Amino acid sequence: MIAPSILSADFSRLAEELAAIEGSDWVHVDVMDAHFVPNLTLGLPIVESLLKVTDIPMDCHLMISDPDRWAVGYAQAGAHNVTVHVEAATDPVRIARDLRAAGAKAGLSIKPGTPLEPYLDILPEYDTLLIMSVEPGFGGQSFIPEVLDKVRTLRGLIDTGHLNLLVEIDGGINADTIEQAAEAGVDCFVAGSAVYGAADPARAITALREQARSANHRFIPA
Ligand SMILES: O=C(CO)[C@@H](O)[C@H](O)COP(=O)(O)O
Repeated sequence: MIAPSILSADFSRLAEELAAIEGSDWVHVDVMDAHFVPNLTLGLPIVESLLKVTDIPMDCHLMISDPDRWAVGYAQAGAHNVTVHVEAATDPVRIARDLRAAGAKAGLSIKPGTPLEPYLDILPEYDTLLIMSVEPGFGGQSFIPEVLDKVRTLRGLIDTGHLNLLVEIDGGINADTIEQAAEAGVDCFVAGSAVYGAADPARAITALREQARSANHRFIPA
């Protein structure tokens, strides 16, 4: 699955930018608060407007402080998957249950330097685990390959039936990096500049999807 990140889109024409990725598996919406991360993007009112102009399942990545307060609103608005950061959440189990009760998939994200092991016990509460492969905050950064160890750990737990969730990766995913991420066991690839920086975003999505598919036969189609 490919999830283009609208962080790399033209914010003055977001409806058209969504139309340009029609056929994408998900659209990744980066919500940043200039507090949890040093950048400011958009919030719930804009997400509500975007949900009216696209049928692409929306993957809202909340890079915000106090997700315990704000996350469920994105689920109630109709987001398909709502992801909170484990570093910001006070009660991640409660958040996951609230998200699922509101009809969304529950996503948890971890920054590159955050270990996975302390959170393995709560992962059954979640549908997706978003491994950050750059420091959250900005598009166009270089991929951090060391995070693939976390992907391999997760893939091992999933393949042996100990966990059941979708492994997503975000940051620096492009034609040069997607195959190593796919080989490690990623299911869903967030790509910002590799899609919106391309002359033809739809073709870029197709090309990335094919690369991931050929690198990993377990790759899950939409
Ligand atoms: O969440 C983030 C950054 O914090 C990402 O979604 C980036 O926006 C991905 O952009 P590229 O690294 O693919 O350009």
